[in-house]
Amino acid sequence: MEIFKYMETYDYEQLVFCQDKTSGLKAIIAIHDTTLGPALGGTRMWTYASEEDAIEDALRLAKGMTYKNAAAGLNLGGGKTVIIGDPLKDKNEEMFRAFGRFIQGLNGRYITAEDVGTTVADMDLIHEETNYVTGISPAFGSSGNPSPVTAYGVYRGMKAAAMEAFGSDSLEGKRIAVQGVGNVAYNLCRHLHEEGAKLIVTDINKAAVDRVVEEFGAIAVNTDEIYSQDVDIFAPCALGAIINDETIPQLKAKVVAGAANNQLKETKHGDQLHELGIVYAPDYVINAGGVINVADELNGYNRERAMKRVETVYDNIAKVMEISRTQGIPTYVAADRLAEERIARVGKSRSQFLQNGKHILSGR
Ligand SMILES: NC(=O)c1ccc[n+]([C@@H]2O[C@H](COP(=O)([O-])OP(=O)(O)OC[C@H]3O[C@@H](n4cnc5c(N)ncnc54)[C@H](O)[C@@H]3O)[C@@H](O)[C@H]2O)c1
Ligand SMILES: CC(C)C[C@H](N)C(=O)O
Repeated sequence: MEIFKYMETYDYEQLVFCQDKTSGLKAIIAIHDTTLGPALGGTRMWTYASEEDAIEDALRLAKGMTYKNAAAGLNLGGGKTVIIGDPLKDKNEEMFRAFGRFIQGLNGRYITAEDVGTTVADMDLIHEETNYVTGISPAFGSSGNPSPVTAYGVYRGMKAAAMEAFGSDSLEGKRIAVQGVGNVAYNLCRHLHEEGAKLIVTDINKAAVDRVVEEFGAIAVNTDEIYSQDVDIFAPCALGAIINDETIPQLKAKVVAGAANNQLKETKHGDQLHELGIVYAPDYVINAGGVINVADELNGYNRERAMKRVETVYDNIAKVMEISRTQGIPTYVAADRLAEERIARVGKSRSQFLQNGKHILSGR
């Protein structure tokens, strides 16, 4: 991988490699764009097949955060961290504290939070060393685990997508296939069950499947059977790149709307969904609830204010659908335009608001 060439092509600002021998920390912080403000994005801990895979994941996820934060109307740029390691075996206190010191060294250019493989307890350890971390324990006046809020945003966004596809945003009686029933999707299933949707679920973790079967009457299927279910909505809530050449021909759903980041393997797959008349709720617009919630901490967390803002996920999905419909473009293109236009518009005047060369949030 030619790193500088890649960074130049997609306009990345900074890539930071962090190593600490004592704790075994190997982390990569990717900062994509800070036009709108400091880069906010979670920390993923994962066992990558190669260092190149880890770098690529950090870069792709960081760019996603730039677009997510911009489209959500936040005054924040995009960044992400990956820690190379097994979240079940390789974590220790020193690791997250060492990582916290690396974040502190960036002096507010990057603020972290949870992502796949990291928890509130990990964020609390990072907080021992730096203030540039969100999603820490409510005991610190913070917002805690973002997953239930992400789930609520996905639920609201799914309703907006249903409105586009079915002419009504009611999910009562709708058949919904959910791929991965972890932290976000468990809570999503709860909202869907409460509204009277029929759930078909899969996960590689049997205990996670059993929980939603028992609590919400979901029907369990094998992992490779989830795409071809006879459903109204397919909700990807596990991995990225699952809308691809193999899965698209299997889909019977009229809507794709779920929490997973980077759902489209390539942009051509977004074009194909559009051509097939499948309504795709762009991932970074529909799953913005968590970042909207943790971002509120930067102003002193207020749950009511944060949840009010999470409600806008419905409006943002509806806006994307309208742009797609009126301009005849795929929804992922419409979402990118929304985000890019805001970055260009706000970016032009933003220098007026800098205080002593620093964004106001970096003084937190
Ligand atoms: N947690 C958040 O607030 C948040 C916010 C925005 C986006 N997301 C994205 O949403 C997705 C889910 O996040 P999460 O926090 O619920 O993660 P999680 O790890 O709690 O849940 C993911 C689930 O997917 C399952 N899974 C993994 N591979 C699978 C496969 N091949 N088939 C079926 N199931 C599989 C896992 O066993 C797990 O239960 C991720 O892509 C994440 O990046 C999460
Ligand atoms: C800031 C976090 C809540 C980020 C979250 N993991 C996301 O992908 O949006």
